[in-house]
Amino acid sequence: MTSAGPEGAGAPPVIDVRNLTKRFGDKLVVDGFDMSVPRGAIYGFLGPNGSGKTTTIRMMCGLLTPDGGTGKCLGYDIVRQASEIKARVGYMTQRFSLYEDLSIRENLDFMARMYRMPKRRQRVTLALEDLGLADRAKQLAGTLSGGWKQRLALAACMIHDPELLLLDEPTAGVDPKARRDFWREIRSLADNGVTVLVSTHYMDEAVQCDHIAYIAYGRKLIDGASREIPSIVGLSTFEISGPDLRALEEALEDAPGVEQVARFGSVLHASGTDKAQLAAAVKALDGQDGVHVSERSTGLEEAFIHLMTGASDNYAADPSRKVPS
Ligand SMILES: Nc1ncnc2c1ncn2[C@@H]1O[C@H](COP(=O)(O)OP(=O)(O)OP(=O)(O)O)[C@@H](O)[C@H]1O
Repeated sequence: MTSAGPEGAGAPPVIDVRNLTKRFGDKLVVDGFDMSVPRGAIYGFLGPNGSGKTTTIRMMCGLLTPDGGTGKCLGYDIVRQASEIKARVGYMTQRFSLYEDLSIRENLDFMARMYRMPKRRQRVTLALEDLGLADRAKQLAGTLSGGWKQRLALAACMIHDPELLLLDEPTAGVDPKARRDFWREIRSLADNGVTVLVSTHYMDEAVQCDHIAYIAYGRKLIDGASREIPSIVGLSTFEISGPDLRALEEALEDAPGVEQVARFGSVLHASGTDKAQLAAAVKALDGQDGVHVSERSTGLEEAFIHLMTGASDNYAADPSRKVPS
């Protein structure tokens, strides 16, 4: 890998695509997609099921040919030089991309062969040592715990030192400690210049990303640094505490201006896009039976809940996406 260090101001983007379009049959799946991704970024793609996240990511990385649009990835043209890009991309799919009936070493060796790695044996041995699995090299991958399978899958898709890593809901079904360890590893790869694109439905994956793109019906609706997402979404938030949170939650859910209520430990966060209406609703409760209300800044969590609850499943028929015959 040619490490250019973490995201740097002024450096050319690793991915720069314009007006990407893709149809499957008469269905417009990706519609005029533009994006620029800096080197070393961890870019999260959020959106409902079937909204076009995977299709978009695959086009940006030369894994799928767009019907329209242009762009570069890692300095190569996404249409004409797709094979150059593919050789520099690691792809970890939703299900562990492992052969359960092959040993740990055989799994790593298989990937090294696929990428025609020079000094394959040496590379695999090094990966086993890095993983801390050298003494278990002959163990079948299928017998590993979920967390270890995930670490092995990551090591396998990084065996050829790719500059770009694609992750599809990478920590689905993995326990919290393994998730934390996994994200620490991803952060360290990004710090060394690997650019990471993550497609996810999960809040705890989204909060690990330093950039977020929100996609619905094949269109990018929001794109920005994670810290800017709450203000882009335009939500206001109040914190409410009191002796009976359940009753408060029920009262707030029906109040005008309150678009969502979420519990954070021993307090509630009520959020909405019409600040005046929201403030009137929560302030009406302030001071009643030990209830205390204060304004707070909207976090990525609230913004995420707002985005994901506002959007329905995009697999549902949407006549507006049909291409006229
Ligand atoms: N090879 C294909 N042939 C036909 N239709 C496809 C193909 N791949 C994807 N689609 C359709 O394109 C739409 C977008 O799919 P895509 O997998 O990109 O969405 P997604 O946002 O990644 O969904 P999910 O979150 O469920 O993985 C869906 O309606 C899907 O059924």
